[in-house]
Amino acid sequence: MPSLSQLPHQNRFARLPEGFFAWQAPDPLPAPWLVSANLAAARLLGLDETTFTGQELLNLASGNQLPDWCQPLASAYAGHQFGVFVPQLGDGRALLLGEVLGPEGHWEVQLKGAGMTPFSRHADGRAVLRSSIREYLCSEAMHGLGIPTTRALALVGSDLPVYRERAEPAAVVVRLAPSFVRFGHFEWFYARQQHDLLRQLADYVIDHDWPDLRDTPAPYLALLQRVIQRTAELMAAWQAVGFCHGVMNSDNMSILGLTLDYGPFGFLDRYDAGHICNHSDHSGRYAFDQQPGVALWNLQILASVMLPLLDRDAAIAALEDYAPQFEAAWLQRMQAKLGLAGSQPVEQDAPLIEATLQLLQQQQVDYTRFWRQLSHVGRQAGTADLNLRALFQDPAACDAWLQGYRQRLALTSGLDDERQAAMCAANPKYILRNHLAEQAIRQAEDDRDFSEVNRLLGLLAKPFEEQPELAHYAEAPPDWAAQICVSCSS
Ligand SMILES: Nc1ncnc2c1ncn2[C@@H]1O[C@H](COP(=O)(O)OP(=O)(O)OP(=O)(O)O)[C@@H](O)[C@H]1O
Repeated sequence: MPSLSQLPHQNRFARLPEGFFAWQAPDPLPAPWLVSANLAAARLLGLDETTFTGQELLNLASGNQLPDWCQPLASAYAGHQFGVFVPQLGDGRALLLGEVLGPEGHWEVQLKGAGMTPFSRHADGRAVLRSSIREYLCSEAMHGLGIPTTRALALVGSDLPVYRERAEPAAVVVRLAPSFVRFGHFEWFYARQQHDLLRQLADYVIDHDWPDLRDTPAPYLALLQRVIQRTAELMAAWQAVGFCHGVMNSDNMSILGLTLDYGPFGFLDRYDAGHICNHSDHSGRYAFDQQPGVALWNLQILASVMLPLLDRDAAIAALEDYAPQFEAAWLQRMQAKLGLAGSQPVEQDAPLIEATLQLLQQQQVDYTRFWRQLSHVGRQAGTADLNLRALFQDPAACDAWLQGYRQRLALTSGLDDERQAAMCAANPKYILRNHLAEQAIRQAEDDRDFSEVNRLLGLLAKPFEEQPELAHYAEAPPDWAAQICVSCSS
């Protein structure tokens, strides 16, 4: 087994021409402490419990001593932020260290919070402990939920003060992804009219991540179509699980369709289609129910900046495929949540799905708990009904809905046990609710006690399993005010 300092690598992004990035060494965190090391992610790199330990990890994560395979750089990108084009963004606090060849694929390794870069503008290049804990936990929670995401390898902190509204401890998250290319990387070259570099970027994504597209008649169109498909699938996954990203600027849209940049995100507690998790989003541009539409808006930007490589009409036709792709993927996920997967054409269940969401909204029902409780309900009324009713303001509304649901179930074949098991695999018991993250942050900040971070990491890796000893983590927040995140600014 190789150690962290000897990992096989192939730093392909670093071989791209000048204009793609700036070389930049990390500004080391002084006297770093390890908050958490994630063995599940380390295995992706070919490490195990004997090689993923101790000082080497701390040295890499804090930027104090990088292995020889690292060639740290900050990449250049632009982006539309809240609908406004910003020509220069770039990695202002993230550094790409290199690309490791793991046993089952390549992984780019990034530090987030490693100090200033040429793209930092007027900011400090740092991340604070509280927002880093949120990113670390949520990326692994999303992976546990089966939702495409960047991964988190490790989290380190330091007493170095970082000034936000108050002085806070600094931190660095070590992130992994097959690629960190964003829509904004394409916008960067288009805005500078560097169409040859735009083409090189598209070639890079194809060769690096989707070489099968090379054999298609129009590889750049196929690339756009692939991004559209992956984005539609990602939005379906977010909407089905109740995840609100909060800052869907085009620079936060991953070309691979990964969830990227965990800032003011939030999972829905009670169901509210219009929920806004980002306090600076005054117009609700990134509200929960706006996400699929905003993703299309961002895809339109991407298609427009790829036009030097594309036939215009073909690009428009590709964009027209987004809505049906999203709709089909979302209905399929919702049908599975209802325990009706594959039992009739998915469109026929659309009215039931819509009616269910309307009821949840009207009754202010906890979204995650509703689906999990429903997973225990049988074809005949039973004790599981009582737990479901308890989630409603008006239990009679639950009874009426259950009656209709059971009529629909009667049209399906199969045993209750099998359906319930399939529903428990579609409806998580555990999500990273804001109040859980808050608790872990408080212990880490106040006492330098990271046990709660690590407990949540383990819990959220298996969100569909019962884990009875931790069942209280599935409870709704003590009061609905917990929906308001006090730790989500960066
Ligand atoms: N503290 C900071 N120092 C320097 N640059 C920053 C800082 N915070 C944000 N930026 C930069 O501002 C822009 C928008 O920030 P945004 O919050 O979307 O990204 P981020 O959280 O820093 O990182 P990422 O998108 O890589 O997860 C990016 O160019 C980012 O690098």
